[in-house]
Amino acid sequence: MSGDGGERGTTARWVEKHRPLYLQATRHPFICGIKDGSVNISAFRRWLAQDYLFVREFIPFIASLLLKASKESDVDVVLGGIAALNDEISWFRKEASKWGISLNVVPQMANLEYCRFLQSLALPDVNYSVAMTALWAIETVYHESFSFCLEGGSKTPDELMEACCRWGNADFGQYCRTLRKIADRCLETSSGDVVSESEEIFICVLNFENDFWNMSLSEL
Ligand SMILES: Cc1ncc(CN)c(N)n1
Repeated sequence: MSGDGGERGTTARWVEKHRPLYLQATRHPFICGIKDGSVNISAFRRWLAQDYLFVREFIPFIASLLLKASKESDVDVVLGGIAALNDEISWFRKEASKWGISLNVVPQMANLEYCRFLQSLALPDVNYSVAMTALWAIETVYHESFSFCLEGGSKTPDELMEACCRWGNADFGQYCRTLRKIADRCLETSSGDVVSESEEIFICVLNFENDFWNMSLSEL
């Protein structure tokens, strides 16, 4: 898996240490259902509308990272992430109209709680290493999940391929590896308290992502 490949930084050690949670988030039944073609399309529709709301909350979080980034190269990477989100929002609107889905939906509890978590991470006093760890983890779970649906032998339905390619493609994988390198570099020089807090945040992200997939599978 690309999430733990390459040189062994702190984040790779955490992926190893929390492997069951990591797999729960990246090999969720919702994703496995897309990969083997058994996914219930109403679950996909629910996910699409809810994820649009999530992505809208994700923008201020990334913007907060832009304010905290001091290295020019980090600023460029985060700016690239913001530009990609602009594209992502347009994609959700286009996809929703293709499927005849209203994006004017009520956020479900798992989504609300995840968005609240994002808002708390966007506060000015949240350490850059902690917030960068969160960004890496959030994006990596999507890349690991959707790239799994593109692997050889997958029976991913044609109409879901666009969604899988959006986060499963090689460029997005490269973006995730760049985020991982930044997070690892920051963590190397962080205090023990900040490293512990970042690990907690990584675990929180894995749990929130799992809850988000569960929400997509649940009828209400
Ligand atoms: C819940 C969730 N997690 C991550 C991503 C990827 N930006 C997303 N769109 N939605």
